[in-house]
Amino acid sequence: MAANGNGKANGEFSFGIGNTGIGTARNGLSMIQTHKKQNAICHDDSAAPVKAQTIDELHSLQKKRSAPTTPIKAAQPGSATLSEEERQKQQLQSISASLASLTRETGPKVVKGDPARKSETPRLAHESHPHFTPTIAVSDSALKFTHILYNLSPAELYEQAIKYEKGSFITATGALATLSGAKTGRSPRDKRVVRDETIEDELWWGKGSPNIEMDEHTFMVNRERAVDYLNSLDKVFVNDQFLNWDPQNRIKVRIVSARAYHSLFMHNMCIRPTPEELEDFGTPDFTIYNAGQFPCNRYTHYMTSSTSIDLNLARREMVILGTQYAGEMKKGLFSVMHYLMPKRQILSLHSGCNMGKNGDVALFFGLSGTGKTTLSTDHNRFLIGDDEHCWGENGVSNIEGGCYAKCIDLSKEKEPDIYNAIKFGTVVENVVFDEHTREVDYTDKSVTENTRAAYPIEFIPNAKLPCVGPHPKNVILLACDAFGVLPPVSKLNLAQTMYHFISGYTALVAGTEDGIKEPQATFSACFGAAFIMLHPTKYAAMLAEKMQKHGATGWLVNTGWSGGSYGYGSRIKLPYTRRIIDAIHSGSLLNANYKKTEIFGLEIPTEVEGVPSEILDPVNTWSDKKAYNETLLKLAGLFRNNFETFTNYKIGKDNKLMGEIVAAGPIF
Ligand SMILES: Nc1ncnc2c1ncn2[C@@H]1O[C@H](COP(=O)(O)OP(=O)(O)OP(=O)(O)O)[C@@H](O)[C@H]1O
Ligand SMILES: O=C([O-])CC(=O)C(=O)O
Ligand SMILES: [Ca+2]
Ligand SMILES: [Mn+2]
Repeated sequence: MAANGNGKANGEFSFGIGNTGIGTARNGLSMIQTHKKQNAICHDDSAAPVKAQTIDELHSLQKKRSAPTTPIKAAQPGSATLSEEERQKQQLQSISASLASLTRETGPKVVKGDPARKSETPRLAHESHPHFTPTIAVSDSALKFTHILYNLSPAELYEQAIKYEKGSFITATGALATLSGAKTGRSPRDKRVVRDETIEDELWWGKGSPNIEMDEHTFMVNRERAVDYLNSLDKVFVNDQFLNWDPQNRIKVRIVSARAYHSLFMHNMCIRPTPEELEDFGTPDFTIYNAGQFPCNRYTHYMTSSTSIDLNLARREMVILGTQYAGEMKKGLFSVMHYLMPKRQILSLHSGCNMGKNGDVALFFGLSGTGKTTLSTDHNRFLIGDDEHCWGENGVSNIEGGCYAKCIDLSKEKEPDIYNAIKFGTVVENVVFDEHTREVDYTDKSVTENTRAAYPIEFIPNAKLPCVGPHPKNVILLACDAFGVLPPVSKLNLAQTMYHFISGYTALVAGTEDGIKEPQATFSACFGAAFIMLHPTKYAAMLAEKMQKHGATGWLVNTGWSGGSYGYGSRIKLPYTRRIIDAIHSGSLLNANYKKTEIFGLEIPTEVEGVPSEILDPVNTWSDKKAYNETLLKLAGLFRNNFETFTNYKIGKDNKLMGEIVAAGPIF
């Protein structure tokens, strides 16, 4: 291949060095001689001459031929290995099938590469895709090509974003700053799940459930809308990646999206295949069609807004319309895992996870903003993952390949590892930065309070790769209690752990879920009701069984208010919470002295190293004891009301455990 027109491969071409002053042009004509005097003023030619004769040639020197999809294994003649051409063809056929309309016969005509690169403009449909029978196009859309930008690298995605997506900028530390558009959090009320005979009895429906039904036909209407939208574009991004670091339970996912931002986000958040793994990728197990810029049609049945996030488990597909918030893809796939994994006796968890030097693993459960990412990212421990895990026969595995940290009020001093992870390759969403220096102001909430950074897990220096670990020793339930009445830490017995796991209490403080701006008490079963697919007691039963079998200890940690409710007291200082977590990890807290609280019956330690003892019992921090008691009773009442719906369910074989769990709640 004569990339630079001199018959040699890139990078090898050079002019002769011993310059005689007489050059020979490539076409053989002698060049005009420009005799240079020794002491001429012009020093322009003091540097080595550029190894190109034209601007185009110069530019062609800049990039070496290689793509993330370049085969590593050379095809052996006569062997079973596919030729590069054959493999690329299969890959395009697979993507073409993903994007196909299910009602029309023509199109899409997918072709690899950036439409801006002229050399890759396709000639004729049947030429580049022999599997398409040339037909007379019946619609204009059938005449056009859709270019596929397949598993681009972060650098390529930066360029795409900056060139074509308004609101994309490079920050002072090299991160890609983007805006997620009108939605700056998830839209749980716009999630729909196809209800068909096969899954009808398996899934959790009705009160408290995140699964709002839709029918197959409506799903297909939205799917067609998304696919048509994507095919109407000049180019779409396709990511083929994995979920779950447990090799035996790895899921292949394909994400088709219209924005470089979405592609880079998923590049960071899912597990990145090696070039060899990509070669053998084949057909994905699950596909997302993200047409987030385009709304759903409100005349469509089941649609109550312009946003719709539709899950079809039978088809193994998800469609996103009307929201560009990238977290929908991440959490949509998490929902899928909450369906697929329990079928294999693997528990899926909305938790962070880290491991000490001695192999002691801790899980950090908690709703959004309670500290999973902040506390699992611990300089003294190995990070397995910050948000989504599986607990199976052999231990724990991270589902994802990246972390998604809150950025509001982020500081280098308090959260150095997260702060330093915001560099080239990281996507920062909805942050505000200085127009000139591009320094991010992490305190600025002008766009949203739910500012976020998505980075590959290896950006954390002590990430545990591969992201798997042994069975957990500690199960830490995080709650950000805006009422300020839960103790900073309590030790839980198994029934209490289950009670608080099923309750899933916190007080949301930021707008991760679109619409919530003020703090309010929230109960979300399994600390992730928005993502679970089966009834909460199914997950709870698995957790109880695993904790019992592996002797894990449960803890309740309040990362929220102390000294009064929101507005009066203040949030517990992060360094104190970190000391508490340290004491859990080290085992020292297990052997501390405890006393039992009233109403909630929680065991609270009298001392924790590095933490003022008086804050350990919240009653001490309230100046108004009457207000404390009233608030405590109010919260207990909320817990009791919330738990009513669960009391009629069995956990495990008989009603015994559920009886114990109910008794482990507040008594008043
Ligand atoms: N005492 C504390 N403990 C933990 N986090 C605290 C504390 N005080 C303040 N914070 C802040 O609370 C936020 C916790 O957010 P974090 O990203 O860890 O949430 P998360 O549980 O991972 O939620 P999500 O599931 O939405 O990602 C961080 O911004 C952190 O700086
Ligand atoms: O999904 C999101 O947008 C952020 C997150 O981790 C959560 O809400 O649990
Ligand atoms: Ca997080
Ligand atoms: Mn989360």
